[in-house]
Amino acid sequence: MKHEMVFGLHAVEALLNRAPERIKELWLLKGRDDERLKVIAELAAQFGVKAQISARKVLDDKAESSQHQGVVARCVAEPVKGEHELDALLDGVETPFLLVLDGVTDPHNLGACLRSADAAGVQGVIVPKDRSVGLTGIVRKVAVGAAESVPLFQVTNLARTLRHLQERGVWIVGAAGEADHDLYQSKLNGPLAIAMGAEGKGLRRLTREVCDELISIPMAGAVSSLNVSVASGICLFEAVRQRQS
Ligand SMILES: C[S@@+](CC[C@H](N)C(=O)[O-])C[C@H]1O[C@@H](n2cnc3c(N)ncnc32)[C@H](O)[C@@H]1O
Repeated sequence: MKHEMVFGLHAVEALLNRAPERIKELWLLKGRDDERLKVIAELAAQFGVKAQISARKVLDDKAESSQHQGVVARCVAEPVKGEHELDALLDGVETPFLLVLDGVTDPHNLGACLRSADAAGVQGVIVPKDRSVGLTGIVRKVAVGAAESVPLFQVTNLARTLRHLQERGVWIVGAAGEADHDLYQSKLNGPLAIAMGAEGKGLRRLTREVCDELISIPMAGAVSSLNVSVASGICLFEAVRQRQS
């Protein structure tokens, strides 16, 4: 059975609340008098998860990072979700609202995108299996629990998945700085997938070609592009605004 490390206060708390049975070992930092750690210790006790109170070095080693905020859990890895699980999700939602990340490789960016996706009410995030970061400990930490609440679908062929979404009535909007059409002119209130490009290269040619529409976020200053997680947040919340009105 594959295991993975989850660390950070929000990420471990979310895991305890959603799937405590996945946690096999839990380490809490010795000597840290912190309300949030107490909440985690209480939740762990409630679910019968035994916490080990350990020195910082132990937690640093377990997490392979010092960014654990005093809590690290070793848990059973969830099976990777792919095309089948995405179809099952689509069967169960009335108006799909999805985020597509075409090759985001920085774990901080994926974590921040998941966080925004959760806040916007996105039902799933789709990434290509290759050339993308997966759900690492840092991703989960940065996502502050959203990696536990928003399903991530890792697909073999992104363009094919997008075409499949179109067949199921989903409108694909690609975000690209050079598009002439701007975000605020776009109609985002139906079944929707917003596709964002990778940090360096943006949307790949094939992905761009499949999109029903390309939109840009108007830029007033000297820089030519936004960070992908910032751009995702802007696009998602414009869609939220339109979907509510
Ligand atoms: C850091 S940018 C990539 C910049 C890259 N050089 C390019 O040509 O797209 C990462 C992604 O964020 C989104 N993005 C960033 N700024 C944007 C803007 N002004 N309008 C639309 N999308 C933007 C796009 O999806 C882009 O692919």
